[in-house]
Amino acid sequence: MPAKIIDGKAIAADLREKIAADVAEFHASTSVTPHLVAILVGDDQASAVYVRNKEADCAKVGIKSTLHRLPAETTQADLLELIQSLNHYPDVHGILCQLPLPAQIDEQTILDSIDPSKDVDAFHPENVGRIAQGRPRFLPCTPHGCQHLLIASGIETKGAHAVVLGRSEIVGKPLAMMLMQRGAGGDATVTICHSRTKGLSEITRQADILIAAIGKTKFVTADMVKPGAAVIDVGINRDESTGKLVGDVDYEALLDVASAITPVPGGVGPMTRAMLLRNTLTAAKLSR
Ligand SMILES: Nc1nc(=O)c2c([nH]1)NC[C@@H]1CN(c3ccc(C(=O)N[C@@H](CCC(=O)O)C(=O)O)cc3)C=[N+]21
Repeated sequence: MPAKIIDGKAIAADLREKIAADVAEFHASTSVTPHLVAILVGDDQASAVYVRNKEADCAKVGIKSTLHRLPAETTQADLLELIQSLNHYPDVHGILCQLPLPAQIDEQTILDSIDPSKDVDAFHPENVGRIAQGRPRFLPCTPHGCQHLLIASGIETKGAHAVVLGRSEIVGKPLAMMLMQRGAGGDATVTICHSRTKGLSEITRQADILIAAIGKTKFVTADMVKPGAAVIDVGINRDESTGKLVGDVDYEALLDVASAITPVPGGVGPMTRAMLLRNTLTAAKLSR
């Protein structure tokens, strides 16, 4: 039987409907409109993709959004100054600084400077620490989107062996923590693999749930996947010959092996954006 295709676009649309209702309810009782500020420095392509859709998403659910576009040669001091002013501005609830940043700017310094209660990416060390301890304030958008796709698709994580390919601070590491956590979308047995892992395909073949977040086109081939496994593809790569977005897995080949799989585009990407909306509402609530 061919794999069930997990429709991230539809699941994200459902989520946005719920968020829109929650935003309306929050506004009715407080008169506050949640406000997200995004900062884009330079012209990285992946970030541009993200920003293009994000403003429309905010409008759909009644969230105010502002975009600060800064030139590629912006200094770290100037960026820090902008973030400081946004931190202090009570009308701003969420702050997102698009990664990657130009080479003259130290990303960690910037992420550390965002007020943790406005950190809708959940990249600040205080928020990462809270996730690690199982008492999150915000969940990081992409891992939360992956977890929600599993829950919405009825894929049982409890007791399952989840193998996470990739150890990034943005996806792999926090997602592994979240899948391990007690409760819905958690209770999995988690293995994290990365570029130095020996015998990679022996490990990935044990996965009931395989999450690919390595940023390499078609890295996961059919022989690396156990028949019947659920596959979540976090990759957003640009195919050089066709210019199309492609994931980290050999999607066509895996259709005959996996029980469920996310497409790219239309899988994890829309979920990331929906979770950002939810975090912005959470940030607005925290400000009260
Ligand atoms: N501080 C920060 N936080 C981020 O979350 C962040 C970031 N920086 N920098 C860039 C990456 C990339 N990213 C994407 C999210 C959604 C789609 C997305 O919606 N993709 C659509 C396709 C869009 C299209 O058609 O081009 C999809 O997969 O269906 C893409 C890329 C968030 N990022």
